[in-house]
Amino acid sequence: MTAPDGPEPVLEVRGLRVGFDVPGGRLPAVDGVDLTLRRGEILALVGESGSGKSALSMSLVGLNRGPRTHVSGSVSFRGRELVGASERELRKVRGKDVTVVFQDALAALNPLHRAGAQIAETIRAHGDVTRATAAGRAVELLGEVGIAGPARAARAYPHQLSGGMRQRVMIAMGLANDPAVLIADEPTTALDVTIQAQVLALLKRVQREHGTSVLLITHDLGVVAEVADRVAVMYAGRIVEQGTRDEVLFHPQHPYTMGLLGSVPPLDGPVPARLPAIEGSPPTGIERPTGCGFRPRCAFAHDACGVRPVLRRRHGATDHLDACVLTEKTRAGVGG
Ligand SMILES: Nc1ncnc2c1ncn2[C@@H]1O[C@H](COP(=O)(O)OP(=O)(O)OP(=O)(O)O)[C@@H](O)[C@H]1O
Repeated sequence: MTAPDGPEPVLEVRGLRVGFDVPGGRLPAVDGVDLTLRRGEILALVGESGSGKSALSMSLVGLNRGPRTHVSGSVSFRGRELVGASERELRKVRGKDVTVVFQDALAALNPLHRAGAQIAETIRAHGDVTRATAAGRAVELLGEVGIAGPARAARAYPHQLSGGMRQRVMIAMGLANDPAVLIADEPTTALDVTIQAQVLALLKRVQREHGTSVLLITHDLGVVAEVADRVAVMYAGRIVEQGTRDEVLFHPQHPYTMGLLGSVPPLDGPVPARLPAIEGSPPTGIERPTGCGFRPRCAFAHDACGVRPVLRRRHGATDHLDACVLTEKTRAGVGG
């Protein structure tokens, strides 16, 4: 468990906003996010599709820059500001200190280069090593991420590898320079259940053995339950709840988190034909509700929800924050 005064922060996000220019205005994909990733923890960022998880994670290392993308606020990696940093500075950080593993390994890997060569290139881009040393290290890394026959996998082209193998190649590449932070964006979504479990176990081992901090982006609460130390729940561009895995999963405070948990298939027993879903859908356009973004879908909506809520600590909880203006007592009165 991680207390607020636990391991030091490696990545501190403050007031982060990401807006995309779209026909008719600016879409607030990330709308003022504060988030702290501490050394050696796995922090899961969860939320429905479109809640802004990818926009947030990409903007951490300047991967979504462009004339129609507006990023403001602060992202500090061990005291170094990354928002507004030059492309040259960011390149030094990416692939070395803060690396990103994407969901779609096939799209992220270069189809024309062998897997081992791609890993070796990442090593050589950030360190003064010979080609032969980098190639040898690439094979070692493939072995470390659990590929049997790593030398053969190193010689393969991405399309010759299975989905699970490609995802491991991506993770090996992400680990090549022993990063402080690994950002994994839905790393197991495309994989079948057995391979998914193996990749999650791998992330856990990396965290334990290398002290790597992992920001794990997922919409899958089963994945969260499996590996996360802490959880941040995102809705319509904002963090609505954050805390240790057990606090968030077993004592959710925000009605959105409660709804998400209600939508999860039971761990034992038959899965119902239709899972209960949260009524309605998240806002996707440029217009956002005033005050709490979840208000239009919330069973407890109240006049008080018209003001923008801030994340605050629950009474008595050390590391559990939520952005619902209502207390448990009020909610019991309104919707209960
Ligand atoms: N380049 C872009 N231009 C315009 N709008 C975008 C762009 N990228 C993302 N968006 C919009 O920003 C919002 C947040 O998208 P984002 O991909 O970050 O959500 P997500 O939570 O990662 O969803 P998913 O789980 O489906 O990947 C969405 O409404 C999306 O349509």
